[in-house]
This record gives sequence, C-alpha cells and structure tokens, in this order.
Amino acid sequence: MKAYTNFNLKEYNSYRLSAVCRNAYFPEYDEDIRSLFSDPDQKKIVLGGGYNVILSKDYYDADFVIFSGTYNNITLKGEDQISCQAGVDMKDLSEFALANGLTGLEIYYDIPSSLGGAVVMNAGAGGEDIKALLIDVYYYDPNNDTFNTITVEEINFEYRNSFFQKNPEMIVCRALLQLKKGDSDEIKAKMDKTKEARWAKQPREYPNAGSVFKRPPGRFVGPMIDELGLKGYTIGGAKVSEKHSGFIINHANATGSDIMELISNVQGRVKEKFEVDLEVEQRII
Ligand SMILES: NC(=O)C1=CN([C@@H]2O[C@H](COP(=O)(O)OP(=O)(O)OC[C@H]3O[C@@H](n4cnc5c(N)ncnc54)[C@H](OP(=O)(O)O)[C@@H]3O)[C@@H](O)[C@H]2O)C=CC1
Ligand SMILES: C=C(O[C@H]1[C@H](O)[C@@H](CO)O[C@H](OP(=O)(O)OP(=O)(O)OC[C@H]2O[C@@H](n3ccc(=O)[nH]c3=O)[C@H](O)[C@@H]2O)[C@@H]1NC(C)=O)C(=O)O
Repeated sequence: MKAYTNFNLKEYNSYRLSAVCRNAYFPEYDEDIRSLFSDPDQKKIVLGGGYNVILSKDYYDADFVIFSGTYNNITLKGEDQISCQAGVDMKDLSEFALANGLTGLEIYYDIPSSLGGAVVMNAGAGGEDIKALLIDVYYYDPNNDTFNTITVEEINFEYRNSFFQKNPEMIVCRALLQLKKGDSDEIKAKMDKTKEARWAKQPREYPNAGSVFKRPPGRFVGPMIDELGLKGYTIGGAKVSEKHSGFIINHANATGSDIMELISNVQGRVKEKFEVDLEVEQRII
C-alpha cells in the first residue's frame, strides 16, 4: 500500500481544490482495508473518486484513505456478471462491459464516480441507477472486524440514500453486478449519446462536483436559482454555473471556503423567496 505524508488532495477532488492532509493511504488489498480501519479510535476520511466532495479546509490534521487508481480489479464472472473492487473508475468499468459485449453500464461512461462511491450513493441518472445492476456488495465492518456480503435488497436503496449512507463507517470493498448480453455497436452508441447529452447540459468544461443540492420534494433546483437571477453569481473563484444553475464551478482558483460561502448565500436566497430548505448533496469534508 502506498502512503504519503502532507499530501495535497488537489488531483483527488473534482473541484480541484488545493487541500493538504496529514497522511494519504492508497489501499491495494483487503488486508490493507483491515489494517487501516480496524481501530475505531483512529478515524480516517474515505474518498472514492472525489467527484462528490467539497474540501472545505486548506489543511486536514487527519488521515485520508483514497480509493482511486488502486484497489481497482475488474473480473468477468461467467458470461454476464462482473466483480469489481471499490477503486474501479466507473468509466473504465463501462468500457470493460463494452469490450465484453455486456449492456447495463453505458450511463456510467460519463457519471464520474468510483465503484465504491457509486454504491454508497446509488449513482445514476435519467431514471437508471446502480441498484438495478447490483447482486451484492462485499464490505468491511470495523465494528466487529469482519468482511461481510450484503444483498441488494438488504442495502435498501432510496433516493441518494442506502445502508452505507446510514452506516458511514462501513467500507465498500467490491460489488458483483448482473449485466446482459448486448450488441457492441448499440452499447457504444448509447455511451456516446449519454455523454453528449450530459456535456450539453452540464458545465463539464470547468472543475465541478455535480449537483450541489438534492432535489427538494416536487421541485427542481435549477429553475429556482434561475428565477432569483443567480446564474453566474460568484464568490472568489467559485461561481454558480451559467450552463446549469444546480452546479457550482471552480472557475478561477476557488477555495473550499469560497464554495461554502456561495452555497450558504444561495440557500439563504432560496429560503427567503421559495420557503424551501436546500440540502447539500455533496459531502462536505
Ligand atoms: N449524476 C452525476 O452526474 C454525478 C454523480 N455523482 C455521484 O457522486 C458519487 C461520486 O463517487 P466518488 O467520486 O467515488 O465518491 P467521493 O470520493 O466523492 O466520495 C463520496 C463519499 O462516498 C463514500 N465512499 C466512497 N468510496 C467509498 C468506499 N469504498 N466505501 C465506503 N464509502 C465510500 C464516502 O462517504 P462517507 O462519508 O460515508 O465515508 C465519501 O465521502 C457517485 O455516487 C456519483 O454518482 C458525482 C458527480 C456527478
Ligand atoms: C449531476 C448529478 O445528478 C443529476 C442528474 O445528472 C440529472 C439528470 O438525471 O438529474 C438530477 O439533476 P437535476 O435535478 O438538476 O436535473 P436536470 O434534469 O439537470 O434539471 C432539472 C430541470 O431543471 C431545469 N434547469 C436546469 C438547469 C438550469 O440552469 N436551469 C433549469 O431550469 C432543466 O431544464 C430541467 O427541467 C441529478 N441531481 C440530483 C441532485 O438528483 C449529481 O448527482 O451530481
């Protein structure tokens, strides 16, 4: 396992915020997971691909465990099942499925995520989500120092919620996915089409971390922010995207506190006008 001291997390969060942590660990084996997490008094912060986090501080007197670039094996099981580790990048996974003529993972060609992050947050878009593909998940439970398997039914996924979100100390190690045999040309066409549609609507040209807020019941976030005239609203290097108001972009060396201040101002204005409490969807660290 690789370990670094005074590590800058800039390349490991999609906002590209500069933030230094005391130690960063990149696990490679299940035993690394056990050695990192078995002592409950030695709390560590988990990052997957870093596509859904706000590093709100410049320095963390804390240890990070990063599931990105390592712990990323993908194995074909039988004809149409895939077993993959938490550090797998979902884009790579969708390309693996394509190479094996398997359909089901096309949208993940452009949903930035690690497999672990996708499972924890039930990644998805346009009505598809990861739970529809999952058979089970193998995870580490630090409470009793065991590795266990949980079925998709037991995970009890809800909108942006699951067993893993309710029990954040659990570590996703790997997942078994059920795909279907498909036509490679059709799979590739769907991957390209999804990517094109998302790039047309989302500010992918700038560092960002997807939707900032959860959808409040019965409403969309973007139109409320538009109505307030807050498209393009800027604090420091952080800006409400002009392309999609539900996103904040780092357009000029933003800091975590620029983003946090912008969020708080948008929440205040939305509350004032619409009586709606916008809940932050991204993980504030
Ligand atoms: N639909 C879209 O267009 C977009 C969606 N997203 C979503 O955001 C998520 C981003 O994933 P990713 O970048 O990998 O996650 P992140 O690195 O952003 O981590 C987010 C949280 O996931 C938890 N986590 C990640 N990996 C593991 C693991 N192996 N075991 C346990 N917990 C883990 C941690 O939560 P904890 O605090 O519980 O430890 C962490 O704080 C995906 O679900 C993705 O779908 C992101 C951008 C765009
Ligand atoms: C990007 C993410 O996921 C996204 C996912 O890609 C999209 C598409 O399925 O649906 C959710 O966004 P969303 O609620 O903003 O949905 P969108 O379809 O983008 O927009 C909803 C509506 O708002 C309108 N809209 C959007 C942006 C804007 O600036 N102005 C505006 O009026 C759109 O025209 C549309 O009618 C997910 N976000 C959440 C928190 O549920 C993410 O989780 O990070």
